Amino acid sequence: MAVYTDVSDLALRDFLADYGLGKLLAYKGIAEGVENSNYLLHVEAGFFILTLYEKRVNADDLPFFLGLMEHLSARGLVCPQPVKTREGSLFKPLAGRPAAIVTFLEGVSTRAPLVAHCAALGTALAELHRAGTDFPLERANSLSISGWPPLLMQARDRADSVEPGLAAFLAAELAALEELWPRNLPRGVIHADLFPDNVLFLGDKVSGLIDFYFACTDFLAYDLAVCLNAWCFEPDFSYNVTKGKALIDAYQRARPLTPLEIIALPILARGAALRFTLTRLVDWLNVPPGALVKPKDPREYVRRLRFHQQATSPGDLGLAF
Ligand SMILES: Nc1ncnc2c1ncn2[C@@H]1O[C@H](COP(=O)(O)OP(=O)(O)O)[C@@H](O)[C@H]1O
Ligand SMILES: N[C@@H](CCOP(=O)(O)O)C(=O)O
Repeated sequence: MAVYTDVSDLALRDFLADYGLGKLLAYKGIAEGVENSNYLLHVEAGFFILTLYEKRVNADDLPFFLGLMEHLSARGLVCPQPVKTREGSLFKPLAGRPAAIVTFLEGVSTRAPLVAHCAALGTALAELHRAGTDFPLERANSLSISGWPPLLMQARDRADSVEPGLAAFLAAELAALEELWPRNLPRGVIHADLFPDNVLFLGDKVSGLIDFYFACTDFLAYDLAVCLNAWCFEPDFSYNVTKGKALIDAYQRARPLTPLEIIALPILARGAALRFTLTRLVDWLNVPPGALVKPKDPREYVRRLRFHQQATSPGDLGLAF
């Protein structure tokens, strides 16, 4: 359960007094998620999500994240809508954290995506990229290649306790990717964490995208690479090329990749695997005392990284070219 910060009913009632949502009827911590503290709120106006932003979210970035959700919603993408206070603020402090209320979306995330889910995701991702083209704010990706060495530094001394030889393996990967990382690809707003737990479905149809708190301005094809890693590997860590092809083909029907993006995709997928290995490793080694959270296993991403060292052709990922 991801609840790092406890919220008392007294503090919550006081917080809610600035919103026009009526009286608090019930609230409870949400079991899923690892980054922030989330509560389901039941107030007279209905159901909402209360998020308290934890260590990886800088309050200066909240206008980007919350403004992006407003922007995407206005362009027809189903994502949470931030609720403003009576004075028009998108967020304010609660229990020592910046906190915001967003609308509750219906739908269920899938733990075992099928080919049809991957195809639906590909369409939704391309729609997100298209809807983001005229978003006026920019935010650098703090977890792209220049953000990886500090993560490795934090984890290096204890990495081998997770898997023997891991520290040296990750240092070598980092050095290789610094050489290979592309420089000039189409850029725009990306979600950067569109894992299955952040996509809600009703049947085979996407009913909403959530959790925009890693969103940033970066290579659009990097977002596709993140999704291929998160959606197209089987529990035995084999890559399912049929799922990869379904995801990529659906994406390309709405936003065709450029030749440079196609060539770069295997390296982007390798980099995306390193990024999630590193953040998971840091979190695995540093669970805050008292936090109700189940950290994610970094070894799942080490396995993906090893796959991408071998899978160097776009065709290995399901891309026809
Ligand atoms: N707007 C929303 N509508 C419905 N459920 C949501 C919404 N936002 C979050 N949730 C629920 O809360 C969980 C954790 O949210 P998430 O934003 O992924 O947290 P974290 O940033 O900590 O990873 C989600 O998996 C989902 O079950
Ligand atoms: N998706 C990341 C962790 C971030 O968790 P989320 O609940 O915000 O998606 C991972 O799997 O490492």
